[in-house]
Amino acid sequence: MTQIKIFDTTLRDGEQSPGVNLNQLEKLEIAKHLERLGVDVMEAGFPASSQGDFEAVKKIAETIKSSTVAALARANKQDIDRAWDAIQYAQKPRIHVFIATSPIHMQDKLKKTPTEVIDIAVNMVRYAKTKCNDIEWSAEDASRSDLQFLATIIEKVIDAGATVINLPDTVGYTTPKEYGEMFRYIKENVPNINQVDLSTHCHDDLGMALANSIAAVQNGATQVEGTINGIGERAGNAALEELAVAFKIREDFYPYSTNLVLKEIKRTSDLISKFTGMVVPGNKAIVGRNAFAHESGIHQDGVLKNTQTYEIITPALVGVQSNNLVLGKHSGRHAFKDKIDQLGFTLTEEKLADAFKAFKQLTDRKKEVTDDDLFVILMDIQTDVSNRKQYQLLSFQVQYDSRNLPTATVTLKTPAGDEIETAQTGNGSVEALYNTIEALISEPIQLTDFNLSSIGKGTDALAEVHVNMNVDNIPVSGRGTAQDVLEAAAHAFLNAVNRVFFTHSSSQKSE
Ligand SMILES: CC(=O)SCCNC(=O)CCNC(=O)[C@H](O)C(C)(C)COP(=O)(O)OP(=O)(O)OC[C@H]1O[C@@H](n2cnc3c(N)ncnc32)[C@H](O)[C@@H]1OP(=O)(O)O
Ligand SMILES: CC(C)C(=O)C(=O)O
Repeated sequence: MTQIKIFDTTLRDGEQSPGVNLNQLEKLEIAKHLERLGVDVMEAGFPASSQGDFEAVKKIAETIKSSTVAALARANKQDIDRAWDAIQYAQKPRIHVFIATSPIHMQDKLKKTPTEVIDIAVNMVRYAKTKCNDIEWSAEDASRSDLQFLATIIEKVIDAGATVINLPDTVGYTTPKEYGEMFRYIKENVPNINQVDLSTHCHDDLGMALANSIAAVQNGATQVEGTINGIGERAGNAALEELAVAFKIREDFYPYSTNLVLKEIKRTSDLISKFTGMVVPGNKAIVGRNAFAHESGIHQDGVLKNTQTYEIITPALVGVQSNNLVLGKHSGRHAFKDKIDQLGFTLTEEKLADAFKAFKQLTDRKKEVTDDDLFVILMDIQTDVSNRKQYQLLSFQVQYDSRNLPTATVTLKTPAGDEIETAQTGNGSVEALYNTIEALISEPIQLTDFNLSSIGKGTDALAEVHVNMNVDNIPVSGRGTAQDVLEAAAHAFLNAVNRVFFTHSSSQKSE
Protein backbone atom coordinates (compact mmCIF):
# COMPACT_ATOMS: atom_id res chain seq x y z
CA MET A 1 0.00 0.00 0.00
CA THR A 2 1.30 3.47 -0.86
CA GLN A 3 0.41 6.07 1.73
CA ILE A 4 -1.19 9.10 0.07
CA LYS A 5 -0.98 12.39 1.97
CA ILE A 6 -4.21 14.29 2.48
CA PHE A 7 -4.07 18.07 2.11
CA ASP A 8 -7.33 19.58 3.30
CA THR A 9 -8.22 23.02 1.96
CA THR A 10 -11.72 23.33 3.44
CA LEU A 11 -10.64 26.44 5.33
CA ARG A 12 -9.18 28.13 2.23
CA ASP A 13 -10.63 26.88 -1.06
CA GLY A 14 -13.73 25.62 0.79
CA GLU A 15 -14.28 29.05 2.24
CA GLN A 16 -14.11 30.46 -1.30
CA SER A 17 -17.57 28.91 -1.86
CA PRO A 18 -19.98 31.75 -2.63
CA GLY A 19 -21.80 32.93 0.51
CA VAL A 20 -19.47 31.14 2.93
CA ASN A 21 -17.68 33.31 5.46
CA LEU A 22 -16.41 31.61 8.58
CA ASN A 23 -15.33 33.60 11.60
CA GLN A 24 -12.14 32.93 13.55
CA LEU A 25 -13.76 30.72 16.20
CA GLU A 26 -15.58 28.64 13.60
CA LYS A 27 -12.37 28.17 11.63
CA LEU A 28 -10.52 27.13 14.75
CA GLU A 29 -13.17 24.57 15.67
CA ILE A 30 -13.12 23.14 12.15
CA ALA A 31 -9.30 22.98 12.29
CA LYS A 32 -9.42 20.98 15.53
CA HIS A 33 -11.85 18.50 13.98
CA LEU A 34 -9.70 18.22 10.84
CA GLU A 35 -6.72 17.37 13.02
CA ARG A 36 -8.81 14.73 14.78
CA LEU A 37 -9.86 13.41 11.36
CA GLY A 38 -6.15 12.89 10.64
CA VAL A 39 -5.45 15.22 7.71
CA ASP A 40 -1.72 15.40 7.01
CA VAL A 41 -1.87 19.05 5.96
CA MET A 42 -4.56 21.68 6.49
CA GLU A 43 -4.52 24.88 4.49
CA ALA A 44 -5.77 27.29 7.12
CA GLY A 45 -6.30 30.28 4.83
CA PHE A 46 -4.85 33.06 2.73
CA PRO A 47 -3.43 35.53 5.29
CA ALA A 48 -2.84 38.35 2.80
CA SER A 49 -6.51 38.38 1.84
CA SER A 50 -7.78 40.00 5.07
CA GLN A 51 -6.85 40.78 8.66
CA GLY A 52 -9.53 38.33 9.80
CA ASP A 53 -8.05 35.50 7.76
CA PHE A 54 -4.55 36.38 8.99
CA GLU A 55 -5.68 36.14 12.62
CA ALA A 56 -7.61 32.91 12.05
CA VAL A 57 -4.58 31.26 10.38
CA LYS A 58 -2.32 32.47 13.20
CA LYS A 59 -4.62 31.04 15.87
CA ILE A 60 -4.88 27.72 14.04
CA ALA A 61 -1.08 27.58 13.60
CA GLU A 62 -0.62 28.14 17.34
CA THR A 63 -3.17 25.46 18.24
CA ILE A 64 -2.72 22.55 15.85
CA LYS A 65 -0.02 20.06 16.77
CA SER A 66 -0.06 17.00 14.54
CA SER A 67 -1.07 18.28 11.08
CA THR A 68 1.08 20.57 8.95
CA VAL A 69 -0.50 24.03 8.77
CA ALA A 70 -0.22 25.69 5.36
CA ALA A 71 -0.94 29.28 4.34
CA LEU A 72 -1.51 30.43 0.76
CA ALA A 73 0.42 33.29 -0.86
CA ARG A 74 0.59 34.80 -4.32
CA ALA A 75 4.07 34.92 -5.79
CA ASN A 76 5.02 38.23 -4.22
CA LYS A 77 6.99 39.17 -1.11
CA GLN A 78 4.10 40.87 0.73
CA ASP A 79 1.86 37.78 0.52
CA ILE A 80 4.73 35.49 1.53
CA ASP A 81 5.63 37.72 4.51
CA ARG A 82 2.00 37.74 5.60
CA ALA A 83 1.74 33.96 5.25
CA TRP A 84 4.92 33.41 7.26
CA ASP A 85 3.91 35.89 9.97
CA ALA A 86 0.71 33.89 10.42
CA ILE A 87 2.15 30.37 10.48
CA GLN A 88 5.64 30.76 11.90
CA TYR A 89 4.69 29.35 15.31
CA ALA A 90 3.11 26.19 13.90
CA GLN A 91 4.75 22.89 14.83
CA LYS A 92 4.87 22.09 11.13
CA PRO A 93 4.48 25.24 9.00
CA ARG A 94 4.22 25.29 5.20
CA ILE A 95 4.10 28.28 2.84
CA HIS A 96 2.07 27.59 -0.28
CA VAL A 97 3.11 29.88 -3.16
CA PHE A 98 1.19 29.82 -6.42
CA ILE A 99 1.38 31.42 -9.85
CA ALA A 100 -0.47 30.58 -13.04
CA THR A 101 1.31 28.79 -15.89
CA SER A 102 -1.34 28.50 -18.62
CA PRO A 103 -1.07 30.78 -21.68
CA ILE A 104 -4.45 32.43 -21.00
CA HIS A 105 -3.66 33.18 -17.33
CA MET A 106 -0.11 34.39 -18.00
CA GLN A 107 -1.07 36.61 -20.91
CA ASP A 108 -4.52 37.94 -19.98
CA LYS A 109 -4.51 37.89 -16.19
CA LEU A 110 -0.90 38.26 -15.03
CA LYS A 111 0.17 40.12 -18.20
CA LYS A 112 3.56 38.40 -18.01
CA THR A 113 5.64 36.44 -20.49
CA PRO A 114 6.45 32.79 -19.70
CA THR A 115 10.06 33.81 -18.96
CA GLU A 116 8.89 36.44 -16.49
CA VAL A 117 6.63 33.88 -14.79
CA ILE A 118 9.57 31.49 -14.41
CA ASP A 119 11.69 34.25 -12.86
CA ILE A 120 8.92 35.29 -10.44
CA ALA A 121 8.20 31.68 -9.42
CA VAL A 122 11.86 30.85 -8.81
CA ASN A 123 12.61 34.09 -6.95
CA MET A 124 9.53 33.80 -4.75
CA VAL A 125 10.13 30.14 -3.89
CA ARG A 126 13.71 31.10 -3.03
CA TYR A 127 12.42 33.99 -0.90
CA ALA A 128 9.86 31.81 0.89
CA LYS A 129 12.57 29.23 1.53
CA THR A 130 14.57 31.81 3.52
CA LYS A 131 11.66 31.74 6.01
CA CYS A 132 10.29 28.23 5.97
CA ASN A 133 11.65 24.78 5.12
CA ASP A 134 8.47 23.36 3.71
CA ILE A 135 7.42 25.16 0.52
CA GLU A 136 4.60 24.04 -1.71
CA TRP A 137 4.52 25.56 -5.17
CA SER A 138 1.39 25.43 -7.32
CA ALA A 139 1.17 25.92 -11.06
CA GLU A 140 -2.29 27.45 -11.20
CA ASP A 141 -4.28 26.20 -14.21
CA ALA A 142 -1.65 23.50 -14.76
CA SER A 143 -4.10 21.34 -16.71
CA ARG A 144 -4.34 24.00 -19.45
CA SER A 145 -0.60 24.68 -19.49
CA ASP A 146 1.97 23.68 -22.06
CA LEU A 147 3.59 20.46 -20.83
CA GLN A 148 7.15 21.36 -21.84
CA PHE A 149 6.86 24.75 -20.17
CA LEU A 150 5.43 23.08 -17.07
CA ALA A 151 8.35 20.64 -16.91
CA THR A 152 10.85 23.51 -17.26
CA ILE A 153 9.37 25.68 -14.53
CA ILE A 154 8.88 22.75 -12.14
CA GLU A 155 12.53 21.70 -12.43
CA LYS A 156 13.60 25.26 -11.60
CA VAL A 157 11.29 25.76 -8.60
CA ILE A 158 12.47 22.45 -7.16
CA ASP A 159 16.05 23.68 -7.49
CA ALA A 160 14.93 26.88 -5.75
CA GLY A 161 13.74 24.86 -2.74
CA ALA A 162 10.15 23.71 -3.29
CA THR A 163 9.29 20.55 -1.34
CA VAL A 164 5.85 19.93 -2.86
CA ILE A 165 4.73 20.56 -6.45
CA ASN A 166 1.01 20.90 -6.99
CA LEU A 167 -0.60 20.70 -10.43
CA PRO A 168 -4.15 21.99 -10.10
CA ASP A 169 -7.02 21.53 -12.49
CA THR A 170 -8.10 25.02 -11.46
CA VAL A 171 -11.16 25.29 -13.67
CA GLY A 172 -12.28 21.65 -13.54
CA TYR A 173 -11.59 21.21 -17.27
CA THR A 174 -9.49 18.08 -17.52
CA THR A 175 -10.43 14.40 -17.86
CA PRO A 176 -8.96 11.46 -15.93
CA LYS A 177 -6.93 10.16 -18.89
CA GLU A 178 -5.56 13.58 -19.81
CA TYR A 179 -4.78 14.58 -16.22
CA GLY A 180 -3.13 11.22 -15.48
CA GLU A 181 -0.97 11.63 -18.58
CA MET A 182 0.11 15.08 -17.41
CA PHE A 183 1.37 13.60 -14.13
CA ARG A 184 3.15 10.79 -15.97
CA TYR A 185 4.78 13.31 -18.32
CA ILE A 186 6.03 15.38 -15.38
CA LYS A 187 7.33 12.27 -13.60
CA GLU A 188 9.20 11.23 -16.73
CA ASN A 189 10.48 14.64 -17.85
CA VAL A 190 11.50 16.52 -14.71
CA PRO A 191 14.86 15.11 -13.57
CA ASN A 192 14.57 16.24 -9.91
CA ILE A 193 10.86 15.35 -9.48
CA ASN A 194 11.55 12.49 -7.06
CA GLN A 195 12.92 14.96 -4.48
CA VAL A 196 9.40 16.32 -3.87
CA ASP A 197 5.84 15.30 -3.17
CA LEU A 198 3.69 15.64 -6.27
CA SER A 199 0.20 16.89 -5.55
CA THR A 200 -3.19 17.01 -7.22
CA HIS A 201 -5.86 19.69 -6.68
CA CYS A 202 -9.07 19.20 -8.67
CA HIS A 203 -12.27 21.17 -9.16
CA ASP A 204 -15.59 19.58 -9.96
CA ASP A 205 -16.95 21.74 -12.79
CA LEU A 206 -17.49 18.69 -15.02
CA GLY A 207 -18.16 16.32 -12.11
CA MET A 208 -14.76 14.64 -12.49
CA ALA A 209 -12.78 15.99 -9.53
CA LEU A 210 -12.55 12.67 -7.70
CA ALA A 211 -11.86 10.62 -10.84
CA ASN A 212 -9.18 13.10 -11.89
CA SER A 213 -7.56 13.00 -8.43
CA ILE A 214 -7.41 9.21 -8.53
CA ALA A 215 -5.95 9.28 -12.04
CA ALA A 216 -3.23 11.62 -10.75
CA VAL A 217 -2.44 9.23 -7.89
CA GLN A 218 -2.23 6.32 -10.32
CA ASN A 219 0.35 8.34 -12.25
CA GLY A 220 2.61 9.44 -9.43
CA ALA A 221 0.81 11.98 -7.20
CA THR A 222 1.62 11.41 -3.54
CA GLN A 223 -0.60 14.15 -2.11
CA VAL A 224 -4.29 14.83 -2.79
CA GLU A 225 -5.83 18.21 -2.11
CA GLY A 226 -9.54 18.59 -1.55
CA THR A 227 -12.21 19.53 0.94
CA ILE A 228 -14.71 17.86 3.20
CA ASN A 229 -18.13 17.61 1.51
CA GLY A 230 -16.39 18.75 -1.69
CA ILE A 231 -17.14 22.41 -0.99
CA GLY A 232 -15.09 25.08 -2.75
CA GLU A 233 -14.88 27.65 -5.50
CA ARG A 234 -17.75 27.26 -8.06
CA ALA A 235 -18.71 23.54 -8.27
CA GLY A 236 -16.28 22.74 -5.48
CA ASN A 237 -13.20 20.56 -4.98
CA ALA A 238 -12.58 16.83 -4.81
CA ALA A 239 -14.37 15.44 -1.73
CA LEU A 240 -11.69 13.98 0.53
CA GLU A 241 -14.10 11.67 2.36
CA GLU A 242 -15.01 10.07 -0.97
CA LEU A 243 -11.36 9.49 -1.85
CA ALA A 244 -10.45 7.97 1.54
CA VAL A 245 -13.48 5.65 1.62
CA ALA A 246 -13.02 4.62 -2.02
CA PHE A 247 -9.43 3.61 -1.23
CA LYS A 248 -10.61 1.67 1.81
CA ILE A 249 -13.60 -0.10 0.25
CA ARG A 250 -11.74 -0.91 -2.95
CA GLU A 251 -8.39 -1.82 -1.36
CA ASP A 252 -8.55 -4.96 -3.48
CA PHE A 253 -8.18 -2.65 -6.50
CA TYR A 254 -6.41 0.50 -5.28
CA PRO A 255 -3.01 -0.06 -3.62
CA TYR A 256 -3.33 3.22 -1.69
CA SER A 257 -4.27 4.24 1.82
CA THR A 258 -4.62 7.50 3.74
CA ASN A 259 -4.21 8.56 7.35
CA LEU A 260 -7.85 9.65 7.66
CA VAL A 261 -9.70 8.25 10.66
CA LEU A 262 -12.78 7.14 8.79
CA LYS A 263 -15.13 7.05 11.76
CA GLU A 264 -14.60 10.80 12.21
CA ILE A 265 -15.89 11.57 8.72
CA LYS A 266 -19.60 12.03 9.43
CA ARG A 267 -19.06 14.27 12.44
CA THR A 268 -16.55 16.47 10.59
CA SER A 269 -18.86 16.67 7.60
CA ASP A 270 -21.80 17.73 9.83
CA LEU A 271 -19.71 20.38 11.57
CA ILE A 272 -18.53 21.88 8.29
CA SER A 273 -21.99 21.78 6.77
CA LYS A 274 -23.49 23.58 9.76
CA PHE A 275 -20.79 26.24 10.04
CA THR A 276 -20.67 26.98 6.31
CA GLY A 277 -24.42 26.70 5.73
CA MET A 278 -23.68 24.47 2.74
CA VAL A 279 -26.26 21.74 3.21
CA VAL A 280 -25.04 18.31 2.13
CA PRO A 281 -27.39 16.93 -0.59
CA GLY A 282 -29.31 13.84 0.58
CA ASN A 283 -27.81 11.71 -2.19
CA LYS A 284 -24.21 12.80 -1.63
CA ALA A 285 -21.82 9.82 -1.48
CA ILE A 286 -20.57 8.80 1.99
CA VAL A 287 -22.14 11.62 4.03
CA GLY A 288 -25.55 12.29 2.45
CA ARG A 289 -28.69 11.59 4.48
CA ASN A 290 -29.70 8.82 2.05
CA ALA A 291 -26.26 7.29 1.57
CA PHE A 292 -27.24 4.31 3.73
CA ALA A 293 -31.04 4.38 3.34
CA HIS A 294 -32.77 1.53 1.52
CA GLU A 295 -36.17 2.52 0.19
CA SER A 296 -37.34 0.02 -2.37
CA GLY A 297 -38.80 -3.35 -1.42
CA ILE A 298 -36.37 -5.53 -3.33
CA HIS A 299 -33.41 -3.70 -1.77
CA GLN A 300 -34.92 -3.91 1.72
CA ASP A 301 -35.55 -7.62 1.24
CA GLY A 302 -31.95 -8.13 0.12
CA VAL A 303 -30.52 -6.12 3.01
CA LEU A 304 -32.60 -8.05 5.53
CA LYS A 305 -31.22 -11.31 4.16
CA ASN A 306 -27.62 -10.09 3.84
CA THR A 307 -26.69 -6.41 4.23
CA GLN A 308 -23.93 -6.78 1.67
CA THR A 309 -26.45 -7.40 -1.12
CA TYR A 310 -26.96 -3.65 -1.38
CA GLU A 311 -24.63 -2.09 1.18
CA ILE A 312 -20.99 -1.74 0.22
CA ILE A 313 -20.10 0.58 3.12
CA THR A 314 -21.22 -0.03 6.69
CA PRO A 315 -22.56 3.23 8.18
CA ALA A 316 -20.40 2.69 11.28
CA LEU A 317 -17.23 2.81 9.14
CA VAL A 318 -17.72 6.55 8.58
CA GLY A 319 -19.24 7.27 11.99
CA VAL A 320 -22.93 7.18 11.09
CA GLN A 321 -24.71 5.93 14.18
CA SER A 322 -28.06 4.21 13.99
CA ASN A 323 -28.99 4.88 17.60
CA ASN A 324 -27.34 7.92 19.04
CA LEU A 325 -29.67 8.53 21.97
CA VAL A 326 -27.45 9.76 24.75
CA LEU A 327 -27.91 11.76 27.87
CA GLY A 328 -31.08 12.73 29.68
CA LYS A 329 -32.52 14.87 32.41
CA HIS A 330 -30.75 12.89 35.11
CA SER A 331 -27.29 12.77 33.58
CA GLY A 332 -24.47 14.31 35.59
CA ARG A 333 -21.38 16.32 34.77
CA HIS A 334 -19.05 13.29 34.45
CA ALA A 335 -21.13 11.56 31.80
CA PHE A 336 -21.60 14.91 30.09
CA LYS A 337 -17.87 15.64 30.01
CA ASP A 338 -17.16 12.14 28.73
CA LYS A 339 -19.64 12.62 25.89
CA ILE A 340 -18.08 15.97 24.98
CA ASP A 341 -14.69 14.29 24.64
CA GLN A 342 -16.20 11.60 22.44
CA LEU A 343 -17.71 14.26 20.20
CA GLY A 344 -14.28 15.81 19.71
CA PHE A 345 -14.68 19.09 21.61
CA THR A 346 -12.25 20.50 24.17
CA LEU A 347 -13.95 23.07 26.39
CA THR A 348 -12.59 25.44 29.00
CA GLU A 349 -14.11 25.02 32.49
CA GLU A 350 -16.23 28.11 31.87
CA LYS A 351 -17.55 26.86 28.54
CA LEU A 352 -18.14 23.43 30.02
CA ALA A 353 -20.37 25.02 32.66
CA ASP A 354 -22.23 26.97 29.94
CA ALA A 355 -22.67 23.85 27.85
CA PHE A 356 -23.95 21.84 30.82
CA LYS A 357 -26.44 24.59 31.60
CA ALA A 358 -27.66 24.69 27.98
CA PHE A 359 -27.93 20.90 27.97
CA LYS A 360 -29.98 20.86 31.19
CA GLN A 361 -32.27 23.56 29.81
CA LEU A 362 -32.84 21.44 26.74
CA THR A 363 -33.68 18.34 28.80
CA ASP A 364 -36.49 20.32 30.41
CA ARG A 365 -38.10 20.78 27.03
CA LYS A 366 -36.97 17.76 25.07
CA LYS A 367 -37.43 14.16 26.18
CA GLU A 368 -34.47 12.67 24.39
CA VAL A 369 -31.20 14.52 23.88
CA THR A 370 -29.19 13.00 21.06
CA ASP A 371 -25.57 13.34 20.02
CA ASP A 372 -26.77 15.62 17.23
CA ASP A 373 -28.50 17.97 19.69
CA LEU A 374 -25.45 18.03 21.89
CA PHE A 375 -23.21 18.63 18.91
CA VAL A 376 -25.13 21.79 18.02
CA ILE A 377 -25.03 23.03 21.61
CA LEU A 378 -21.26 22.54 21.64
CA MET A 379 -20.79 24.26 18.29
CA ASP A 380 -22.74 27.26 19.58
CA ILE A 381 -20.88 27.39 22.89
CA GLN A 382 -17.44 27.10 21.25
CA THR A 383 -18.16 29.93 18.82
CA ASP A 384 -20.20 32.14 21.11
CA VAL A 385 -19.21 35.80 20.98
CA SER A 386 -22.18 37.23 22.86
CA ASN A 387 -19.75 38.94 25.26
CA ARG A 388 -18.72 41.20 22.37
CA LYS A 389 -20.56 44.27 21.16
CA GLN A 390 -23.18 43.12 18.70
CA TYR A 391 -26.92 43.03 18.07
CA GLN A 392 -28.61 40.78 20.61
CA LEU A 393 -32.14 39.41 20.60
CA LEU A 394 -33.75 40.31 23.92
CA SER A 395 -37.31 39.21 23.15
CA PHE A 396 -39.81 38.81 20.37
CA GLN A 397 -43.45 38.02 19.89
CA VAL A 398 -45.24 36.96 16.71
CA GLN A 399 -49.02 37.05 16.37
CA TYR A 400 -50.36 34.76 13.69
CA ASP A 401 -53.98 34.87 12.59
CA SER A 402 -55.04 33.09 9.39
CA ARG A 403 -57.37 36.00 8.43
CA ASN A 404 -54.95 38.90 9.03
CA LEU A 405 -51.34 39.68 8.34
CA PRO A 406 -49.02 38.28 11.05
CA THR A 407 -47.42 40.93 13.25
CA ALA A 408 -44.06 40.72 15.00
CA THR A 409 -42.71 42.80 17.87
CA VAL A 410 -38.97 42.57 18.52
CA THR A 411 -36.69 44.03 21.19
CA LEU A 412 -32.98 44.14 20.39
CA LYS A 413 -29.89 45.35 22.21
CA THR A 414 -27.70 47.35 19.83
CA PRO A 415 -23.89 47.12 19.73
CA ALA A 416 -23.88 50.48 21.55
CA GLY A 417 -25.90 48.89 24.39
CA ASP A 418 -29.27 50.58 23.72
CA GLU A 419 -32.55 48.68 23.84
CA ILE A 420 -34.68 49.23 20.75
CA GLU A 421 -38.11 47.88 19.91
CA THR A 422 -40.55 48.02 17.01
CA ALA A 423 -43.36 46.08 15.33
CA GLN A 424 -44.03 45.23 11.67
CA THR A 425 -46.26 42.95 9.62
CA GLY A 426 -45.39 40.46 6.86
CA ASN A 427 -47.07 37.92 4.59
CA GLY A 428 -46.01 35.12 6.90
CA SER A 429 -44.64 34.80 10.44
CA VAL A 430 -40.98 34.64 9.35
CA GLU A 431 -41.42 37.61 7.02
CA ALA A 432 -43.07 39.65 9.79
CA LEU A 433 -40.20 38.78 12.13
CA TYR A 434 -37.54 39.60 9.54
CA ASN A 435 -39.24 42.86 8.48
CA THR A 436 -39.22 43.89 12.12
CA ILE A 437 -35.57 43.06 12.77
CA GLU A 438 -34.63 44.76 9.51
CA ALA A 439 -36.47 47.91 10.58
CA LEU A 440 -34.37 47.99 13.75
CA ILE A 441 -31.01 47.64 12.00
CA SER A 442 -29.45 50.60 10.26
CA GLU A 443 -27.54 48.68 7.56
CA PRO A 444 -29.52 47.91 4.35
CA ILE A 445 -30.35 44.19 4.21
CA GLN A 446 -31.44 41.93 1.37
CA LEU A 447 -32.28 38.31 2.22
CA THR A 448 -31.18 36.00 -0.62
CA ASP A 449 -31.74 32.53 0.84
CA PHE A 450 -33.56 30.93 3.77
CA ASN A 451 -33.18 27.30 4.67
CA LEU A 452 -34.97 25.49 7.49
CA SER A 453 -34.16 21.97 8.67
CA SER A 454 -34.58 19.90 11.79
CA ILE A 455 -31.86 18.31 13.86
CA GLY A 456 -32.99 14.74 14.34
CA LYS A 457 -36.55 13.55 14.24
CA GLY A 458 -39.76 14.00 16.23
CA THR A 459 -41.99 16.94 17.10
CA ASP A 460 -39.53 18.16 19.73
CA ALA A 461 -36.54 18.21 17.35
CA LEU A 462 -34.37 21.33 17.30
CA ALA A 463 -34.91 23.68 14.38
CA GLU A 464 -31.91 24.90 12.41
CA VAL A 465 -32.04 27.89 10.07
CA HIS A 466 -29.40 29.00 7.59
CA VAL A 467 -29.72 32.33 5.81
CA ASN A 468 -27.77 34.11 3.12
CA MET A 469 -28.13 37.85 2.82
CA ASN A 470 -26.45 41.00 1.63
CA VAL A 471 -25.85 43.38 4.50
CA ASP A 472 -24.62 46.74 3.28
CA ASN A 473 -23.99 44.96 -0.06
CA ILE A 474 -21.67 42.44 1.63
CA PRO A 475 -22.73 38.79 1.03
CA VAL A 476 -22.87 36.95 4.32
CA SER A 477 -24.39 33.80 5.82
CA GLY A 478 -25.87 33.14 9.26
CA ARG A 479 -26.95 30.14 11.32
CA GLY A 480 -29.34 29.78 14.22
CA THR A 481 -30.70 26.85 16.21
CA ALA A 482 -33.48 26.76 18.77
CA GLN A 483 -36.36 24.55 19.68
CA ASP A 484 -38.72 27.05 18.10
CA VAL A 485 -38.57 27.69 14.35
CA LEU A 486 -39.09 31.45 14.69
CA GLU A 487 -36.45 31.79 17.37
CA ALA A 488 -33.97 29.86 15.22
CA ALA A 489 -34.87 32.17 12.30
CA ALA A 490 -34.28 35.30 14.41
CA HIS A 491 -30.89 33.99 15.62
CA ALA A 492 -29.78 33.14 12.07
CA PHE A 493 -30.69 36.64 10.87
CA LEU A 494 -28.76 38.34 13.66
CA ASN A 495 -25.84 35.93 13.33
CA ALA A 496 -25.41 37.07 9.71
CA VAL A 497 -25.79 40.77 10.57
CA ASN A 498 -23.26 40.51 13.41
CA ARG A 499 -20.62 39.03 11.10
CA VAL A 500 -20.78 42.17 8.99
CA PHE A 501 -20.93 44.37 12.04
CA PHE A 502 -17.58 42.92 13.14
CA THR A 503 -16.15 43.48 9.68
CA HIS A 504 -16.94 47.18 9.92
CA SER A 505 -16.19 47.74 13.58
CA SER A 506 -12.77 46.11 13.47
CA SER A 507 -12.11 47.31 9.91
CA GLN A 508 -11.55 43.70 8.83
CA LYS A 509 -13.47 40.48 9.37
CA SER A 510 -11.70 39.56 12.56
CA GLU A 511 -13.08 38.16 15.75
C1 LIG B 1 -7.25 29.54 -7.90
C2 LIG B 1 -7.41 30.15 -6.57
O1 LIG B 1 -8.22 29.69 -5.83
S1 LIG B 1 -6.43 31.44 -6.17
C3 LIG B 1 -6.97 32.02 -4.61
C4 LIG B 1 -8.19 32.86 -4.75
N1 LIG B 1 -8.48 33.46 -3.49
C5 LIG B 1 -8.72 34.75 -3.35
O2 LIG B 1 -8.72 35.51 -4.30
C6 LIG B 1 -8.98 35.21 -1.94
C7 LIG B 1 -9.75 36.50 -1.86
N2 LIG B 1 -9.08 37.54 -2.60
C8 LIG B 1 -8.84 38.78 -2.09
O3 LIG B 1 -9.15 39.07 -0.97
C9 LIG B 1 -8.15 39.75 -3.00
O4 LIG B 1 -8.30 39.32 -4.35
C10 LIG B 1 -6.65 39.90 -2.65
C11 LIG B 1 -6.53 40.57 -1.28
C12 LIG B 1 -5.94 38.55 -2.63
C13 LIG B 1 -5.94 40.78 -3.69
O5 LIG B 1 -6.69 41.94 -3.84
P1 LIG B 1 -6.18 43.12 -4.79
O6 LIG B 1 -4.79 43.48 -4.41
O7 LIG B 1 -7.20 44.18 -4.74
O8 LIG B 1 -6.05 42.50 -6.24
P2 LIG B 1 -7.16 41.85 -7.20
O9 LIG B 1 -7.79 40.69 -6.53
O10 LIG B 1 -8.10 42.87 -7.74
O11 LIG B 1 -6.25 41.38 -8.42
C14 LIG B 1 -5.31 40.37 -8.24
C15 LIG B 1 -3.89 40.85 -8.56
O12 LIG B 1 -2.98 39.81 -8.17
C16 LIG B 1 -2.28 39.34 -9.33
N3 LIG B 1 -2.08 37.92 -9.14
C17 LIG B 1 -3.00 36.94 -9.24
N4 LIG B 1 -2.43 35.76 -8.93
C18 LIG B 1 -1.16 36.02 -8.64
C19 LIG B 1 -0.09 35.19 -8.24
N5 LIG B 1 -0.29 33.90 -8.06
N6 LIG B 1 1.11 35.76 -8.00
C20 LIG B 1 1.30 37.11 -8.15
N7 LIG B 1 0.30 37.94 -8.54
C21 LIG B 1 -0.90 37.39 -8.78
C22 LIG B 1 -3.19 39.69 -10.48
O13 LIG B 1 -2.50 39.71 -11.70
C23 LIG B 1 -3.68 41.06 -10.04
O14 LIG B 1 -2.60 41.96 -10.21
P3 LIG B 1 -2.76 43.45 -10.86
O15 LIG B 1 -3.45 44.21 -9.77
O16 LIG B 1 -1.37 43.88 -11.08
O17 LIG B 1 -3.57 43.30 -12.08
C1 LIG C 1 -4.15 28.16 -5.52
C2 LIG C 1 -4.43 26.88 -6.23
C3 LIG C 1 -3.88 25.72 -5.52
C4 LIG C 1 -5.89 26.68 -6.44
O1 LIG C 1 -6.67 26.79 -5.54
C5 LIG C 1 -6.34 26.26 -7.76
O2 LIG C 1 -5.56 26.32 -8.72
O3 LIG C 1 -7.51 25.86 -7.88
